[in-house]
Amino acid sequence: MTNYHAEPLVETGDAETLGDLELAERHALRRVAGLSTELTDITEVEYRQLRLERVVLVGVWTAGTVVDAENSLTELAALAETAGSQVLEGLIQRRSQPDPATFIGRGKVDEVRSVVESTGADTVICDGELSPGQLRALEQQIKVKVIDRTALILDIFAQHAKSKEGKAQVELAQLQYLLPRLRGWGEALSRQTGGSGRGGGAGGGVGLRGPGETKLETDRRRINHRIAKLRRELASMRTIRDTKRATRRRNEVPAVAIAGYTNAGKSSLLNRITGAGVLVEDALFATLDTTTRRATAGDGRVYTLSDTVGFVRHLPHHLVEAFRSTLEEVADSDLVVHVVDGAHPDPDEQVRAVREVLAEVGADKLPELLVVNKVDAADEETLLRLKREWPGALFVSAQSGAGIAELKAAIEARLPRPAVEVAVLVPYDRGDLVTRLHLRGEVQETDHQEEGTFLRVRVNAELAAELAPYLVTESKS
Ligand SMILES: Nc1nc2c(ncn2[C@@H]2O[C@H](COP(=O)(O)OP(=O)(O)OP(=O)(O)O)[C@@H](O)[C@H]2O)c(=O)[nH]1
Ligand SMILES: [Mg+2]
Repeated sequence: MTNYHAEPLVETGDAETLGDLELAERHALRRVAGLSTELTDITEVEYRQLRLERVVLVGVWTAGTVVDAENSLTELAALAETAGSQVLEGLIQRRSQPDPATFIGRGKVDEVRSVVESTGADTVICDGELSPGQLRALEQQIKVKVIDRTALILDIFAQHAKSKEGKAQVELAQLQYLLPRLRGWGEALSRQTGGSGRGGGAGGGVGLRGPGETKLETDRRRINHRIAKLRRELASMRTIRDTKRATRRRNEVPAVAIAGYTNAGKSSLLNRITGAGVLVEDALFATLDTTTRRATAGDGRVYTLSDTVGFVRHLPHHLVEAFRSTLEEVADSDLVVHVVDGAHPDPDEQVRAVREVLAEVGADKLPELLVVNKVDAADEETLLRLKREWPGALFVSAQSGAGIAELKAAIEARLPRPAVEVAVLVPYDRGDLVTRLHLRGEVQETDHQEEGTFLRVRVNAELAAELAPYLVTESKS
């Protein structure tokens, strides 16, 4: 995927904010440099031309600096490419707020339309969540398909969902997004079928529906049924998940969740630490399903490490809701390893966005280990700044392996410690028990004596009960 380095838009510099701008400047529609997809080889071009949508991106810059505005549009471009589109042009308009009727200023709609015509685009993607009315108004005036950031993210999730649960979660979010937007769609459909009369119509009321019912109402009802069905299915899948989690809890295997912004390198880190072989891609939202792998600490204790769905700014609310059960796995872990891409233009913003979602699912109370990844690709100056900003963070590279040993040690040091310390003498025919003590307990001392293996070990209550027959008094050691 292309790396975007959007050139500064204006000469006035990075610190420029909306308040300083002249009115004329403010209403200008500016082109963001470097925002078109670079296809690297000809086979890619041939392959992609078959299926790519050709898109123009449109953003409204309301607050912050020009760099913030460009980062947001650059991310939208990356999202669009991930969805399989070719980005032709990126445009930003400065406004104090989006136009309630048309998102960008009414006067600018024609300009966008001419850019669409001259580039041959077939889709416009707006950087935000637009109202159904805004989308419809823009479509009518620009004459091509108009979608918003939310629909784009939903589309990527739909393309990437693999598990049954993941697919159901995405479909639920998509239908919930669609439902209030059905009006335009329904109108389009009834136009298509040439239907002018709307049968029982909205004012029809009880008893007048049925044969005269509009297409729109049938669609709406069908979608509501489907939503109810998906909710039921997800609820039962959730029960299975909860049972699994309860088993893990009973065994008191510590759980570590890797969370972070999309493309930060979460899967790469899981692979580095556990050799898991999880898909790694320079694409947004490569991972949607949680993968849990077993990891072994230096002292032989076992814990689980889970890779999770990545976060993004303005993650659609319906998606957070739909993925709640997946995200709650994070909330139920003992430690969150929060991965940040140190080579990203704005790591601070990534951290903010991730913490926002973590708080939404109740995972903000957990111990967090901040890990800045991709130090091999990040520039020195940024790294120095981040080290000052986050003195507790670890700096690693999943790619080169730098800092990984320290990361493992830091994770292990933060695993919850088993509660009870005991001294036992385990007979040699109970080798299985000794093995389990090494996996589940924290062995402090071990000595092969005549009658069996002596161990001083920290264990959970359940293991302690099992060890009762072998307890020895400390004087024996
Ligand atoms: N230079 C560099 N690239 C890295 C490093 N770690 C990961 N990457 C690259 O970053 C991209 C994303 O890596 P992933 O591990 O898929 O990231 P992720 O956080 O799992 O992403 P999603 O699942 O899409 O949210 C891939 O192209 C990796 O090769 C690193 O330490 N250095
Ligand atoms: Mg991943």
